[in-house]
Amino acid sequence: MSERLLPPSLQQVASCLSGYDPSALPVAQAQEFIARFVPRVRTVEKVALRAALGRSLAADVVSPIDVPSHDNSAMDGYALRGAELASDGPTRLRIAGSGLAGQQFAGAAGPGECVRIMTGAVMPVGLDTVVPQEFTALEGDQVVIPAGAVRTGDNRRLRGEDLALGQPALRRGKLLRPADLGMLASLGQAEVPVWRRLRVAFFSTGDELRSIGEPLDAGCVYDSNRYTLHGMLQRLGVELLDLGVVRDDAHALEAAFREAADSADAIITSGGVSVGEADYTKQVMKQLGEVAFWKIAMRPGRPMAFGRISTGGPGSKSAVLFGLPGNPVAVMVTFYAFVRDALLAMSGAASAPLPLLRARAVEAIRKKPGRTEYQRGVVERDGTDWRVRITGSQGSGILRSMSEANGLVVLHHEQGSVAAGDWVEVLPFEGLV
Ligand SMILES: Nc1nc2c(c(=O)[nH]1)N[C@H]1C(S)=C(S)[C@@H](COP(=O)(O)OP(=O)(O)OC[C@H]3O[C@@H](n4cnc5c(N)ncnc54)[C@H](O)[C@@H]3O)O[C@H]1N2
Ligand code: MOO
Repeated sequence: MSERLLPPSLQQVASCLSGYDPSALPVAQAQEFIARFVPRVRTVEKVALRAALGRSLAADVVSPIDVPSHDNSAMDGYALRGAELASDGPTRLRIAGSGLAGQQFAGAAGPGECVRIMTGAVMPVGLDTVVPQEFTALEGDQVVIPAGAVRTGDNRRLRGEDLALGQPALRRGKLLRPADLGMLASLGQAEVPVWRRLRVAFFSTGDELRSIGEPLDAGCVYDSNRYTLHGMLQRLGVELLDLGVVRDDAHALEAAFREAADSADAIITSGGVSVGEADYTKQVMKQLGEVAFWKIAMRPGRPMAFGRISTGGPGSKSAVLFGLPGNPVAVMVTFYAFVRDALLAMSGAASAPLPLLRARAVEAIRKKPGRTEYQRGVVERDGTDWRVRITGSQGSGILRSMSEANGLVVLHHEQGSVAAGDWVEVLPFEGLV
């Protein structure tokens, strides 16, 4: 893609990080490395408001109007002058007319008068307060308001109190959510400038993998990583290119990597990044680009490849590469620890770290300081607090532990073992997985 930025080289980025050790890289350092290395998309698209959901805003949106555009009532009731409210007894006001939502009372309310008003209707000139109708009694053409029912300025919404003309409504990089679509609609914006969608190619590697529909030969497993990756990527709102299962064969791998680099901004693979013998993946990755093989101080997800590969030849195109470990839980954990934020940054989204929940560990958890551990857990309400229990066996091939969980217990780099009842941090899956 001609628009792709020429990013810094792996060596340039590595030289900026102190104590960089690819054989025992702390999670935070790998995250920092990736954040510095990945390029951002630069093409802006104008899309219809509804199509902007989940996209990153490419320019600040400044409010072209006051919202609301006039002072209006927040209640169905009677608009009055606060200065006329008696403090020592009921106030009696004559009803001079009425105003409905979207309309303005055409007349004028004189001294001792009020106007029947509906929620959203424009405040009549000179009136500054609304008393809800349920606080009042009607006596002929008079409204009786008990002392203390309202104070001056109550139940009136001011012009521009949501957004004032010229005020920045949304900042560039905002990942647009339903509330943002509503806000843009309240400004009358039919179209929104967003960054183009990131294109992400992904495939699984390994001779032992079978696709759904194929017989499960002896010693084989069904390819599950492509399905979890598909789900996680789809939730990020990127454009997907599923390249299937690629055999442990140098030519097949090279063809898959070239195809991916030709059409995508980022490539995600699973498997073939450890020290196994049939690992042509590492060899082909090295051959096609600038790739670092990391051992990250984390569990699961220790081996990982990261870098950039190119199609080569004239007009060579390149893509960022995440070579995730093959174990199914390790794929998900490395995706959330590294890939998610990197793809969002590449998509033009402003950085927004995920919030962690504090919960009490139901049972003791063994943990070695010097690596980050992600355990699968179920967070439940515990009075006014939260508690978390681990979902059984934590092997990185046990996908069930992920499926049963509703969050990841994050045991930080320096942290040691946890006793039952200790506070731990949990990354909830809701909205994430
Ligand atoms: N001597 C060492 N052995 C291993 C190390 C190590 O440091 N030294 N690291 C272990 C860790 S940790 C992991 S994680 C794995 C990662 O290895 P690879 O990335 O090379 O992955 P594979 O060997 O291809 O597969 C590992 C495992 O996962 C299964 N798998 C792979 N792809 C899929 C898929 N798409 N769907 C379902 N299951 C998949 C595969 O069958 C293997 O069982 O290496 C350890 N070994
Ligand atoms: O990366 Mo591995 O996850 O610990 O099996």
